[in-house]
Amino acid sequence: MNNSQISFIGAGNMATSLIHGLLAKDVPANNIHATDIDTAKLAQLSSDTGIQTGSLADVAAAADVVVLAVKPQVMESACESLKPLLKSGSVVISIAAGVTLASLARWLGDNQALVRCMPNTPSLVGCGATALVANAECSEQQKALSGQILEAVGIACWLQQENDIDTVTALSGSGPAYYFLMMEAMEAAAIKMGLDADISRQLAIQTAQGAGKLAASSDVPPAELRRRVTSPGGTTEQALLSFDRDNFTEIVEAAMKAAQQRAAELAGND
Ligand SMILES: NC(=O)C1=CN([C@@H]2O[C@H](COP(=O)(O)OP(=O)(O)OC[C@H]3O[C@@H](n4cnc5c(N)ncnc54)[C@H](O)[C@@H]3O)[C@@H](O)[C@H]2O)C=CC1
Ligand SMILES: O=C(O)[C@@H]1CCC=N1
Repeated sequence: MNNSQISFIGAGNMATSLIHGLLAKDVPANNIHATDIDTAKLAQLSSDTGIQTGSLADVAAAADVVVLAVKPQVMESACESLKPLLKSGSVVISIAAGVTLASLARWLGDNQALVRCMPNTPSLVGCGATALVANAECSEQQKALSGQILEAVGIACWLQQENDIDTVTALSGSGPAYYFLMMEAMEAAAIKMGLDADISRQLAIQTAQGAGKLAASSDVPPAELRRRVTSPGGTTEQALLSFDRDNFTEIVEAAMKAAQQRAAELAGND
């Protein structure tokens, strides 16, 4: 991976998370390129990171791997501009929600090696969660390289079926926002109950981090870790009974189905 040139088309939130994550894993800044129609954003990224920035033609010409990191709604026009500039033998990785391999092949050419993936913003701190799927044009070497790039910033799982990526989008792609919402709600409730605002935020965030680390490092499932917090007749039990009365599980399922449905709608808009 460290000998490959990686170019990002679109330098927004998700691309920036991936770029910082790659730099933290010692991918040389000289091997990372980015372009964006927002030149101020691009200049800021260049000064923050030292990566190479330039026009679409500059970054496409350099690339062994092109990461398409624009919004789904502008993907078609970005691909049309990119197509004549792609270096032979390059692989294109799309991170866009709801943009299918079939649409990408229609816009970039049937012979183009393509990977579709769904990363998430914790890639910024090396804790990303990504699922990937490749088309038949993608060689084993190109698949391995794509996997290495995403593994550098977290975990990466290959999917058997492309359709599953909409579920992944609802789970881990959008998922960080659900945990942030939980932190916000816990912080707000503690403040309402009279706790100092700074202390409320610190404790809410540290608790989320602690629960995540414990779940990731434990050989028992989250349900068992939950049981270990819940003393019979104690405080947690009352909180969990309250969640249950308010249909917490169903609320989460409905929210994830709404995200999955939106991913499918975006695919329909291709
Ligand atoms: N934000 C997230 O948590 C995640 C986002 N994604 C996907 O990543 C993609 C980007 O999302 P964000 O980074 O959140 O959006 P963003 O809006 O922060 O970034 C998109 C960037 O693309 C630029 N852009 C627009 N048209 C362009 C063009 N023709 N050429 C070059 N640059 C262009 C915009 O100026 C902007 O900086 C989306 O397709 C989204 O589905 C995937 C996983 C997680
Ligand atoms: O909200 C979105 O559409 C993107 C895809 C997953 C996370 N952010």
